[in-house]
Amino acid sequence: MPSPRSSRERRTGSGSSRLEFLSLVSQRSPGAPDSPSRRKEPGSSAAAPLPEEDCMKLNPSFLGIALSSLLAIDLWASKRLGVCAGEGSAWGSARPLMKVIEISGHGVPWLLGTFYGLCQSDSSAAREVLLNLLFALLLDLVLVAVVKGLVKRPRPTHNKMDMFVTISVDKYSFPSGHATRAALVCRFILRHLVLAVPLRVLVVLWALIVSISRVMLGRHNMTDVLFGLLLGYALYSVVEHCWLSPLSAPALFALWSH
Ligand SMILES: CC(C)=CCC/C(C)=C/COP(=O)(O)O
Repeated sequence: MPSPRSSRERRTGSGSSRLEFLSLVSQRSPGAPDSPSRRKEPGSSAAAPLPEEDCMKLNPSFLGIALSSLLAIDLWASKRLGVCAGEGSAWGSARPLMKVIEISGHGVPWLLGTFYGLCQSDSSAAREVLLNLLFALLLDLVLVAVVKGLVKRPRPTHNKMDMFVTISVDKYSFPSGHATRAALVCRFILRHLVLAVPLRVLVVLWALIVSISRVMLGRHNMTDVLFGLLLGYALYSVVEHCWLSPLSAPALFALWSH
């Protein structure tokens, strides 16, 4: 089975000008005599436990405090950085440009573009790379939808929900789907497309700008974007591990051979 690395090594030598493809407690204070959960009802002899929501956490753990502080800083900083969240925001005039950047990292153009490229490809190397990119983009969509559905973190309150084509879980913000895709696609392109250094730098800049724009547009908190970048980065390793080749998935490749 040809590994992505060996495909790369085989193809870097050709000097053609065409694009070359290189084939993730409640802790109650014990013994506190006046603890609310131990207070007796008047006229009753037994202590009646209060409902959970009425119990104050008197002894939260260090980790709990650290996490709550991190989340509070995250919410505060993300709100301050949401300078393009509305037309009336500090950088409201840059909002249309931010929305163009948003579309550049959206799933629909990436899926359609990859599918189109796959249909047009005339070399087996290009087909192999594009088929794996399509697989990576679909895996990313599914993974982000599952995590968003499990975590259910609402989008920041200052976000205007005016995004181009969303699915139901996109009302949630953790993790940022644009950030996962930007990190995934960035790693994928750097690994499988032969590009001059300035273009490689542009690809990395694009991924960073897409990610930062999520906070500036008010779509996400910073932790959504940071986690998204990590997830996309790790997901690329999964894609490379499960790399589809004419040997591992002959039926799939037979579909696309002309
Ligand atoms: C409908 C399709 C194919 C993709 C949805 C793409 C999308 C809207 C992702 C949400 O991104 P953020 O989580 O960064 O806001």
